[in-house]
Amino acid sequence: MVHSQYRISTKLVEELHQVFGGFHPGYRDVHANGRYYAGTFRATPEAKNLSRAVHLQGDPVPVTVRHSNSRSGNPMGPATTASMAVRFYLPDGTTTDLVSLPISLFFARTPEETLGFLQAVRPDPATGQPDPDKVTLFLESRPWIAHAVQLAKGLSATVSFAQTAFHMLHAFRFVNEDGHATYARYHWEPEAGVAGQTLEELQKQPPSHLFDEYELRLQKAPVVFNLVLQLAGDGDKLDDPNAPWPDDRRRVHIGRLEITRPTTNEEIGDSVMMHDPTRLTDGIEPTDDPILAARRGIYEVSVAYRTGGWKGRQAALELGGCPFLGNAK
Ligand code: HEM
Repeated sequence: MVHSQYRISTKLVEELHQVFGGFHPGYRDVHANGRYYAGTFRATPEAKNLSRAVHLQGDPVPVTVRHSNSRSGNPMGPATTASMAVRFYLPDGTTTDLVSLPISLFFARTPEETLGFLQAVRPDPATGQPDPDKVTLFLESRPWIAHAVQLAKGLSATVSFAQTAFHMLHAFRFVNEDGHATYARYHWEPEAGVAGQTLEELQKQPPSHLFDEYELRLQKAPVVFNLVLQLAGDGDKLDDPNAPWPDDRRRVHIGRLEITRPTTNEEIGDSVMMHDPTRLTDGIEPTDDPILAARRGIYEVSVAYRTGGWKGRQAALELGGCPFLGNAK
């Protein structure tokens, strides 16, 4: 089981290198260009009705945020989108992470399907672009992926990280002090409201523009995001980040995040900062979502690559394979 999970993780990470034009040592395989910020999270009184998690009881909790400005693994590439990874520093010295994107549904239902999707959109070496026939054929036989791709294409490009809504996509099980469980999906809603622009407009600016704009804002006032839980209703799929839930599901405001200033890996004291959506704390549990379950392994492989561990893998492959890596190609 562990073997097969790591085999698919390695294949996914290496396919991302193909899709995004190679591996860039030292950088994440996706969302490579990022900066860190610091702030404070405070839960609303409603939060503790849903979960006994320590950071949802109302006391202020320090957080760090990593925003990135593109989906690619090329840290020098143009800005294309936005992401937001938040780490909460809990009173007992542990941490828990929320990792989010502007898309409202993930592209696939399983890691295997994600690999198939990445293989279908991998650029053709002759043209540098995905083969449109291959993409069409793939999407025609998988309308649920085509739907998520359509939704993602309909999203405007980012104007500001502070004016982007971010979604965690997976459902989690929230358990309160009485043991009562509620299934829900998280969303970060920007207090400044949501705004967008065309990709051409975004790319007229220098690649560092979204970070520079954010840091100018922070000099004037904190950037605020509200944390909202969308509660699952009857029949909503709990194990599928590709499955839409009806828009009218009840939403509960469970907290307010105030981001106040830039920070660095050095100040945080963690040079790796692997954000892991399954690093949870008592009162919040994972669902049986296979993408959620795979993410720790995928991110560990990415960390091995970006911190130099890939050299061991290359050496093992040159020697004819290694049992732990399962000869993944
Ligand atoms: C099978 C599906 C997925 C694959 C193959 C994948 C792959 C990756 C990889 C390789 C990284 C770099 C990790 C690191 O080096 O620290 C990463 C980061 C990230 N992923 Fe995923 N991911 C998947 C699903 C998701 C989903 C469902 C979301 C949205 C909720 C997401 C959001 C992010 C974000 C925001 C980051 C940047 C984290 C940071 O700033 O530290 N990913 N992903």
